[in-house]
Amino acid sequence: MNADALSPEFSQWLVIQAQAGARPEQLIAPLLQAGWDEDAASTAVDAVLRRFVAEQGQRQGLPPAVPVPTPFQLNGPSQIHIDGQAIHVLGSSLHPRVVLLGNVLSADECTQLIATARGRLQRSATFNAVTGANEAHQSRTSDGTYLPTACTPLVARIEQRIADLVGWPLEQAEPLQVLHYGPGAEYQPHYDYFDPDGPGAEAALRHGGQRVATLVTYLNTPLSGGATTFPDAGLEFAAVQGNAVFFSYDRAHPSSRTLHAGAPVIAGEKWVLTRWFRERRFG
Ligand SMILES: O=C(O)CCC(=O)C(=O)O
Ligand SMILES: [Fe+2]
Repeated sequence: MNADALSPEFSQWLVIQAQAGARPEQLIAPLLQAGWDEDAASTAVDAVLRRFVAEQGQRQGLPPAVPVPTPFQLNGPSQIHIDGQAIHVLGSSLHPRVVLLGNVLSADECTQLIATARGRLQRSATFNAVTGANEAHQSRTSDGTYLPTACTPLVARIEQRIADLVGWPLEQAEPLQVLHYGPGAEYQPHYDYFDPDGPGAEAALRHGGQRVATLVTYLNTPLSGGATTFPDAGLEFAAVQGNAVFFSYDRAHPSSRTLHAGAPVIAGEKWVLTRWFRERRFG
């Protein structure tokens, strides 16, 4: 069913009603009265509203929306069993799309990952959208390292667990990255997608296309500070060992509201494991 199944006048009525807050059953009621069955009516209304959203986006000069992982339904199960691990769905927000998870990794797995990463740490770099280079910058004062794909049996197992959890193919992700923040270290507000207008974007996008989602898993619990914040949404998530924050962004644009930061560590240290998901196979 495409959006042209309904007359332009009725389509316009639908958009106005939806903007005024009408409920789905109110939108399909006229079609049911005209003899449509419920599935066909819902599909037709959905197509009209989606087309409207896409056209609005184009008018505002937004980049096109792309498919993203959509792993967790609203008011769905609060526990997901994957790889022998009972993972908790603790909370979520729709816009930005953020899901807080618990028990993604066991304490023992966190400790092992820190041990694997510890000897390989280097000062973290940020992607310079002007030059396309990866450079150290005061906005990101952590140390970090990429863990090569399947470099240990535990890394391979966690890669697969994350793919199953998020419902996104294993190959459509960058290698896992471990970050270490000492006292005072932070990652100032940024987007994880590559700025499509930056001259350096082309090189970054060549390998797997745009980033579409992120999973940040906390490998320890800092004594104080080190939360992950979403300043545009006024959200803050405490860094708690084994918990993870998932967020997705279907447009490489601030309208995703996925501006986020690793707030300064106030006391102690902070370790995280980051997985960035791509549109296509990475590499
Ligand atoms: O450390 C955090 O809380 C956030 C990390 C982050 O934003 C990233 O790795 O892209
Ligand atoms: Fe980030």
